[in-house]
Amino acid sequence: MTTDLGARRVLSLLVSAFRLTRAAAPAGTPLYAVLCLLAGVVPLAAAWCTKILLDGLAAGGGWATLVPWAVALAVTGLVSGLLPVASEYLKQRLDRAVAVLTMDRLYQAMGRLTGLARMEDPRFRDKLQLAQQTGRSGPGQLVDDGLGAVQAAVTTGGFLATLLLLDVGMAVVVLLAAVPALIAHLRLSRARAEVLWSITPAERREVFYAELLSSLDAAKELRLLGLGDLFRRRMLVELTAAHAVVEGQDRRDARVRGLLAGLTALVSAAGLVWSVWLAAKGSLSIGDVAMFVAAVAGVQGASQGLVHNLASAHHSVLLFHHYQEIESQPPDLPLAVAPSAVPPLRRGIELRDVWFRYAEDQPWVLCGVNLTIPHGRSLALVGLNGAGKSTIVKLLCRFYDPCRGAILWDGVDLRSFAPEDLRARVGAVFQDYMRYDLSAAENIGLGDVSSMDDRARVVAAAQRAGAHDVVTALPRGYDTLLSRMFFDEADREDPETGVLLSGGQWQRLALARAFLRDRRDLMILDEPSSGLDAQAEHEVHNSLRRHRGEATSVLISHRLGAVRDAGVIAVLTGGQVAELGTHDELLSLDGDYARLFRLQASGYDEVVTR
Ligand SMILES: Nc1ncnc2c1ncn2[C@@H]1O[C@H](COP(=O)(O)OP(=O)(O)OP(=O)(O)O)[C@@H](O)[C@H]1O
Repeated sequence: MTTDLGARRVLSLLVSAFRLTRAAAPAGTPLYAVLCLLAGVVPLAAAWCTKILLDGLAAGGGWATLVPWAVALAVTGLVSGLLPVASEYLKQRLDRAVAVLTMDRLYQAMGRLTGLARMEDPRFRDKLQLAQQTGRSGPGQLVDDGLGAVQAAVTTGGFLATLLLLDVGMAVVVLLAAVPALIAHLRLSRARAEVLWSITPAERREVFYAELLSSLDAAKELRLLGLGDLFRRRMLVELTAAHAVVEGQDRRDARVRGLLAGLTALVSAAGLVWSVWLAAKGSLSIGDVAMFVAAVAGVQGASQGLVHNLASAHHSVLLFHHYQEIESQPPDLPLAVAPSAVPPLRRGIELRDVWFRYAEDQPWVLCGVNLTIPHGRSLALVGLNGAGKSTIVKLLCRFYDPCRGAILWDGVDLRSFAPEDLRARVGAVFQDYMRYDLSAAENIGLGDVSSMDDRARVVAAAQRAGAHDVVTALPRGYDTLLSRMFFDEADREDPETGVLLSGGQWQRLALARAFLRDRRDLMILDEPSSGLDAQAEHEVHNSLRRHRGEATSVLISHRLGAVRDAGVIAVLTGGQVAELGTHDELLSLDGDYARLFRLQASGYDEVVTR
């Protein structure tokens, strides 16, 4: 990550932020810009009114000539009082509109990621996190900073032009007081931005340890292994390391700012004495002196505002840059220009010489897999941990494309389909299935959103997965919230609001979710019964056997007893299909499958015969 984007990129980001804000609030954005410009002009108008009024008074001007200027001064006072209120209100509205649009665009962009590879890239995840954090307010903040800088520039430019009209020397004095301070502050803000970037890794690690210490998932291990002290110490090391770097920058800031404040006060005082001397000589009027005092204060205030806006814009630009990168990213899988419709599966799915690895610097997981999943039959994938079984499942869902070779759906390469069309024909239970903090019915209904409200289908799916009894025993049956999160204050005190399920009970719900989708052409079950008790596992596999008659399915299980009825069993070893056949064929082959099956069976035999 860098703090240097180049002037062109910064400019294009500023323009994009303005466009985005304009799109979010077509009327509010120009109105806000006008208010900002007005806020830049008002101090100038007030100073001019004061000068004319004082000069008029000094010259003994009459009531009729002075009153309009007094009224004008009063109006500038009123406007400068009301402007911040109106601007703030408008700004808040603008921010809300921008937040809705940016979040919508960000998550639409995320929706265009149809694969998994980019989601797994740590650099992408870093950017995504920053984009999520700043997407809501980033563009609005950038526009605000830009307009603030314009406002400050208008005030400064106006005062300088006025002084030039009155006395060139005074204009030079005011410039002398402001410019070095402006340059120094800009340098300081740049240095601060660099310091803040340099400590982000430490801050991330600190947040990681802090989250670990308060994580429910980690709580058991942390307590049992006594890791709390270790992680707390590590968190504090990161925190103090980041603080030490910031402290150094704070000291540099304080030194330079102190010096500049002294210098500015000195130049202003000298200028004031000089202008009073000129007024005493008669070269300047009282109004000119008042204008000078207002100009010094105005330019100093505006240049400080300018520094603040530029520093903040610098920071906002960097963050908006990440948002833009995520928002404008291309799809992560090559998409067919004219995707073919996915026909109902008739013959089967063929993996033809499929090679795959997760990244170029990682080892091959699949090295030329040839395998057919015939239509209407079940294929079981068997192999040791890390053999590549789940990887095949992910390729079948087209979360990745093979590096070499192809996967064919009735002879058509999966790459010629739109991923969402393909997935509409697939149902799956993944090894790392989701547990949604939603009701039991919704946890099942998500399997087929169009049937989510069809309670009869939801119940039937739950019955097939052995989840019906679990759900009906819950305080509110299918409408019980499966979470300890509360959604509103009324829920907080209600002990029946949320319920936590056991691992196996959650797995039954995940299965039910997949069963709701069983009208699909391919059903994938990756370790669907790993967390189930023996009784439930037996029932689930009976149910699977009964229902898979006409369905094409892929089943992964380490419990070989559960796969023995599969139409065909493939044993994966060394990234290839080492053995293929029915249970009986593989037993008579006497290879790895037979060895593993006997090993598992002997475990049970020993217990039974003991
Ligand atoms: N997202 C990933 N990025 C990089 N490597 C991965 C990723 N997922 C899996 N792998 C690697 O690919 C190999 C195969 O993993 P896979 O999950 O397919 O094995 P598996 O046969 O399903 O194992 P298990 O029986 O333990 O579930 C492993 O070496 C694993 O480390």
